[in-house]
Amino acid sequence: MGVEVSVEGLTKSFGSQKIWEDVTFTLPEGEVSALLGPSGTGKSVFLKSLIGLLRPERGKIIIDGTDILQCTAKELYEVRKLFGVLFQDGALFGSMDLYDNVAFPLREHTRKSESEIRNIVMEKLELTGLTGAEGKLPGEISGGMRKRAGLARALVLDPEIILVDEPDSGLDPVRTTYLAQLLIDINAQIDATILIVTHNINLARTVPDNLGMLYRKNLVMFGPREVLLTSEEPSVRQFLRGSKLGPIGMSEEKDDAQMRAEMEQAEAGHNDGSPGEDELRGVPSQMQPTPGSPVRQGELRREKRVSEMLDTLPEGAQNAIREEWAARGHGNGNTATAVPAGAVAPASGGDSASGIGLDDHYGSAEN
Ligand SMILES: Nc1ncnc2c1ncn2[C@@H]1O[C@H](COP(=O)(O)OP(=O)(O)OP(=O)(O)O)[C@@H](O)[C@H]1O
Repeated sequence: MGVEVSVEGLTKSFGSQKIWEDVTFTLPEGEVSALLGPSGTGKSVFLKSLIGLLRPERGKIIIDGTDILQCTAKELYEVRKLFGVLFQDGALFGSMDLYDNVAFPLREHTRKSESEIRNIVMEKLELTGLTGAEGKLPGEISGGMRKRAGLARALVLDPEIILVDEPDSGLDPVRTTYLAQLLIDINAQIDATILIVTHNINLARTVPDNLGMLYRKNLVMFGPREVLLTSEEPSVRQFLRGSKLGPIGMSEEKDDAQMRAEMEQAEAGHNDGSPGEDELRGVPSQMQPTPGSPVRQGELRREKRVSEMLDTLPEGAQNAIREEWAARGHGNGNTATAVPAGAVAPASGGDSASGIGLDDHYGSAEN
């Protein structure tokens, strides 16, 4: 089962440039969380801090009971083994074929025989739709395949925490949905704690259990996804709509004069191309595991956890949560009445039916 990751009062600067300060939140064990935020707000710096590649100057990062900012190098090495990380470009070794790339962590960190390694590598390549592509070099395949190969490699050591940096970068919307589905299915299968950093609003609205947003060097909010998705906080609304209108400017923050000028342009009829104020409002149904997958244990734990805090949430979030539970036949926190997650999932391969699959052509690993 995935482990809880708890961050307390975390502050990171590079020289005099403060990236974020006093960041506090908990990634609940085995749940899927996503972190949003305008470019440059330090989302990647945050992921790198979680795995100990960067060192915040203040605060705690407690992973499975160990504060990685205080522990010994040996303890940090052990904690790092809990992680599987999918970097934006897959971070594959260019001179190794996909098989050797995926086998690499097993050869480096375990004493498994080559035949054991082969079984694991082929299983993960199959899981990520890459069977048949094991002999290809990263330079010979598409960005989508590189991402899936990076995911296959992130999974070989059975991680308890999976960090995913911008899963949609370089992918078309259909492949982004397939990759998101893969993450949800993996969560159902291995119950890992997952944190996704993304700009993709559709993914953020439909995939995670919990959502947070970094802005102005702070964590604006973090909690059950319904809280952020029903928030009236101007920076959150602006970000969700992808609108020019609001406090977020080209380089993070804009001044009052620019905000006023843009409001006047909008009132005079200028269209910035973003959806209307009422579009992208509300909470869409959450992506479910592919039918036939195990029930997501993280979802069941979340239902219990959220039901215990429900009264403390803003009213809009409470209503959205109750509506979703009612629509799915879940009891108020009564996990015994939960329907199998797969039972409410969209039909398997629904997108494939219209022609685009995980692979460009059915049966081919190319895309
Ligand atoms: N090693 C480093 N040394 C100095 N500054 C850095 C370092 N790494 C990142 N930064 C700075 O930290 C800030 C946040 O960068 P980061 O890549 O984390 O942003 P981000 O939110 O992930 O952005 P994007 O969404 O565009 O990927 C940037 O100003 C960047 O220049």
